[in-house]
Amino acid sequence: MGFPQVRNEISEQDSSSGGDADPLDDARLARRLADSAGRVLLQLRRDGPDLEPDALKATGDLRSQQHLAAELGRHRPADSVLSEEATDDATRLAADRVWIIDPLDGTREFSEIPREDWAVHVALWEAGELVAGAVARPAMGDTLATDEPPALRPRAEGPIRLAVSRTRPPAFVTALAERLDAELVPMGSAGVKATAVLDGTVDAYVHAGGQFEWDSAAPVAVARSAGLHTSRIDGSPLRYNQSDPRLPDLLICRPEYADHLLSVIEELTEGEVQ
Ligand SMILES: Nc1ncnc2c1ncn2[C@@H]1O[C@H](COP(=O)(O)O)[C@@H](OP(=O)(O)O)[C@H]1O
Ligand SMILES: [Mg+2]
Repeated sequence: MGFPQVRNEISEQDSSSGGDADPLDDARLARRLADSAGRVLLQLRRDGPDLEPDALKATGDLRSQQHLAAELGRHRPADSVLSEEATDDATRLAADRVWIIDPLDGTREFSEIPREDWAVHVALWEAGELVAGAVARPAMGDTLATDEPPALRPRAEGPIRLAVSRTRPPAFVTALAERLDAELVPMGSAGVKATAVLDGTVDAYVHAGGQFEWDSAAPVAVARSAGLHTSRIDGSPLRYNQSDPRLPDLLICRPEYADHLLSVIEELTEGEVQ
């Protein structure tokens, strides 16, 4: 598309052991990958503000995917990858370690300069569990990752606040808000909504109606590391590296709200949400 290529490789000082082992542990690598992909995306926004939104979305998805795939290939060549922007490789189902990545979450918001509610997700699943994760919020200038679990900040005063998709809010969340006397806070990106719970600006992120493993893996890893509740909206566990990567709903919330939210959601969704 005629943009200068940005050099954002993770430096050799960070990555090269000069020997066998890579000195970056998985969580630090996740942070650095999300950070560096975020820089690629910020540079693209600086270089291409005149691009049509669809071209900005497509180029952002592509550039970030290329960057993450190259860096994972360099640092963790033996690991599998499940990405929103790559063909699914079924060999991941027999792998012990699978990186689950969303190179650009909140793609729509990324294309709406100067919106800040978009993210890069990098998570590692190992032997049945999410073991590391990073959510970069490049336009906000930070990255939250499991190498240094973020503190759960005190909640803002006032009514319960629920983060919800600004473009695809699930119908039952409006009923949930009425029932709880809660305020809905629409924003883009699953990663931004999940980390808004950590920031204390909302109390919960509730979603239903469709999503994929890459939308929630890194946000859930980071949220768990800070002590948040994470589950499907029926309270069952979120499972990753499944043959079908659809993972259509989730609840991420401050732990003290989990039981109440789950019981009200159950009442409201009886027989409706699968
Ligand atoms: N009903 C649905 N079906 C499939 N994906 C959905 C969805 N609702 C939200 N998502 C995905 O979840 C992410 C956050 O969405 P939202 O900002 O609306 O909350 C987006 O990821 P991408 O931007 O990576 O595509 C979006 O595509
Ligand atoms: Mg996504």
